[in-house]
Amino acid sequence: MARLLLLVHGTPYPHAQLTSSGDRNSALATRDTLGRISRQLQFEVSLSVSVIRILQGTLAGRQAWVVCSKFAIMALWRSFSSVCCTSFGSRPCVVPLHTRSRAFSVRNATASASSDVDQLLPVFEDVKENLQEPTRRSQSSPKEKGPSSYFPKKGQDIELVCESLAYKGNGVCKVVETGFVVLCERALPGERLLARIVKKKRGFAEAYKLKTLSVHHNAVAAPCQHFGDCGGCKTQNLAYHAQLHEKEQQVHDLIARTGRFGISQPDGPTGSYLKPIVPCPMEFHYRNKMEFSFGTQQWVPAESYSSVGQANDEEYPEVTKSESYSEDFALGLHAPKRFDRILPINECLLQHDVANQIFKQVKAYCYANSKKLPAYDVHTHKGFLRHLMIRTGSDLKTGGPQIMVNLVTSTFQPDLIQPLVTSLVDEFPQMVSFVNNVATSVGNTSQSDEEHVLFGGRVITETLRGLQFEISANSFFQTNTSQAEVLYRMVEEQSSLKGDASEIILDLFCGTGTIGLSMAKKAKHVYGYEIVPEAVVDARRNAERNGIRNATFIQSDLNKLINDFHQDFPQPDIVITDPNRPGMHLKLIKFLLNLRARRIVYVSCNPSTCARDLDLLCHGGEGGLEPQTYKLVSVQPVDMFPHTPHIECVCVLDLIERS
Ligand SMILES: C[S@@+](CC[C@H](N)C(=O)[O-])C[C@H]1O[C@@H](n2cnc3c(N)ncnc32)[C@H](O)[C@@H]1O
Repeated sequence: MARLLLLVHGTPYPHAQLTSSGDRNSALATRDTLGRISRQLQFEVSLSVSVIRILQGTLAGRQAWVVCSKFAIMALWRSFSSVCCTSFGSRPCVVPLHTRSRAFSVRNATASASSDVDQLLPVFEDVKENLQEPTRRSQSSPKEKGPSSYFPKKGQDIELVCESLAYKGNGVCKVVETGFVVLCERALPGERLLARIVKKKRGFAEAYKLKTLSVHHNAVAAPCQHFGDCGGCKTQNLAYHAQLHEKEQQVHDLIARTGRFGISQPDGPTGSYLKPIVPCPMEFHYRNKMEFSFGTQQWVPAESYSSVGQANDEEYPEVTKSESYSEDFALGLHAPKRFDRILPINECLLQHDVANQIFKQVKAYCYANSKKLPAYDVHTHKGFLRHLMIRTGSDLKTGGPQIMVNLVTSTFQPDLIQPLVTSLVDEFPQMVSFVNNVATSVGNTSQSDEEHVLFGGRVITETLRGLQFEISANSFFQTNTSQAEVLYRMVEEQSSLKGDASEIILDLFCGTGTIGLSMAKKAKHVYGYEIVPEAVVDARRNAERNGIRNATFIQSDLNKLINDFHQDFPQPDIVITDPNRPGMHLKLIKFLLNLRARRIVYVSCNPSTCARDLDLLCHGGEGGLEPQTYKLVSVQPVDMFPHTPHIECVCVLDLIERS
C-alpha cells in the first residue's frame, strides 16, 4: 500500500501547520478528514510532529506522500528525492508531485484548504492516479523528455506556460508539469513555449525562450527587422491592447502588494484609486532621442526570431561573427546584458524617419572609413568612435523636425569628422546641430568632458505645453514629446492648483524645469531642485526664454538633504516629485512627511520603487516614519513607451488633516 505521510502540529517548520488556527481541535479534525480520505483511497497514513523524523524512520526507500505546507515542501525536496508532496494548510499552493523518474502536477489542488472531504477527495484521487502513472508512461515512451525534479536544472530545456508579464517585461511562466515559477525573457502571456533554464534563484528560475509552441491569440507580427535580437522592444509581437492590459496589471499588483494598498476586488481599495492606463497614440516613431554605440565586437545572434517568436536554432545566445561587416567594427545597440557586444542595426522604428535616414548615412560613412575612424574598444580603451546620439526636436516656427547629431569620441580630432558633417549638412536640411562630445573616461557612458559644436547651434528647440524649450546634447528632456504633453497636462490637472497665483510649488527632480515651468502661470512661485548643473542652467534659460519670472532653479542632491534645506523656500502647497528609477531616498521621504504640503503629485518611471515610496508616505513605518500623514487618492498609469516594459505613473496623495 502507498504510504501517505501526514505532517501535523508542532513540527520544526512553523509554516507547516495544517490548519490556519493551529489549535489542537482543528488539527484533530484535519487528521480525521485525512483519515477518512486515506481509508476511502486506501492509503496508509502516518502522523508525526516531525516530517524529517518520519521520513528517516519510515520511508526506507519506499515511495511516500507528504501532506504539508508549501514551505515544508521546499525543505523536503532538498533532503529527499523519492518523496511526493502535496500541500495542505492555511495557504493552498500549486502542488508538485515527484517520483524517482518524473514530476506531475496535481490538478485542482489549489482549490481549497478546507477540511471538507468532498473537496479534498479529488486532490488525492489525483495523487493516486499519478502513483500508477510513472510506470505506465515510462514503459510507453522511455525517451520522452521531461523535468527530472521539481527544481529545474541550469541548462535544462523545459516546457512553460506564460501567465503574465513581470515588471521589466519578462514573462512570468510556470513549468507545465509542476507549476514551478520561471521568469522567461521574451515569453508572452498566454503562450506555451520551450525555454532553457539559465539561472536558479530561491524559489524560481530564470530562462530564455527557445521556441514558441503555441502562439497566444494576441500575438502579432513584429514590424522591426531586429525584433527578438535587440533588447529594446520586448513586446512588439504582442497586440498593443494586450501590452496595455499587462502594464495596467503590473501597476495594480505592485500598488497592492509592495504598496500594501490591498488586493483589488471589483469594488475593493486598489480598484478604486487605480485609473485605467492612458494609451500612447503613436505606437512607433515616438522617441525624440536614441543613443547608439560603436564597438569592436559585433553580436549577431545565431537564433533569430520570426515575427511571432519562433526560434530556428537552439544555440542561443550568440555567435560573434558576421558575414557582412568586418568583425572589429560595429554600430548599433548593446546586446542584451552585454556591455562589450554591439548588435549592428539598420534602423530603429522608435525614432523619427529622418533620424533613421541620418543614422544610415553615419553608419555607411563610418563603416567605409573604419580604418581612419576606429571604434572604441571597451576592454583596451583604444579607438576613437564611442557613441552616436540623435535627438529630434521641432522648429518653433514651422513645427517641422529639427535634428541634433551628437558624436561622442575619445579624443578631439575634428578633421577626421568634418567630411561626415559636410555630407550630412548637404543631405539633411533638418539637421540644425552637429556636436562632438569628447569623453575621455573609461566608463561606458556618453557623458563627456568637453563639447564642440561642429555645425549649427548647441541646442535644438521643442514646444511643450505652449512653452518653448532649448535642449542641449546632455540635458534631460522627456523622450516622448507628444505623450509628455499628455503627462504634464495630467500633472497640472491633478495638482488641483487654485489657479489664482497664490500657491507655492516645489518641483523636485525638475530636470530642465519643464513640469514646474508649465505650471508657473497658475502659481505664486515654483522652486525646482535638480542634481545636474547643466540641466539647472537649461531650466533657468528656459524660464527666461518664456518670460517666466516666478521660478527659481537650484542645483542640489536630493539624496543628501542638509538640515536647513527648507529655509531655501516658503511652505509649499503642492509638491511635484519626479525621481529617476531608484525612487526617493528615505531622507527625502522623511522630509516630505515633516513638510506636510497639502498635496503631493508623484510622477514615476518605475512603479516598483513608486509603490515602495507610496507605502512609506501613506503607511509610515520604517525608520520611525509617521503613519497616516498622507492618503493615496489616485494612481494613473500612462504608457509613454509602447513595446517596451517601461511604465509611467502619476500618483496623487493628499495630506490627512490632524484632528
Ligand atoms: C525622471 S527625470 C525628471 C525630470 C523632469 N521632471 C522632467 O519631467 O523633465 C529625473 C531627474 O532627476 C534628476 N536627479 C537624479 N538624481 C537626483 C538627485 N539625487 N538629486 C536631485 N536630482 C536628481 C535627474 O538628473 C533627472 O533630471
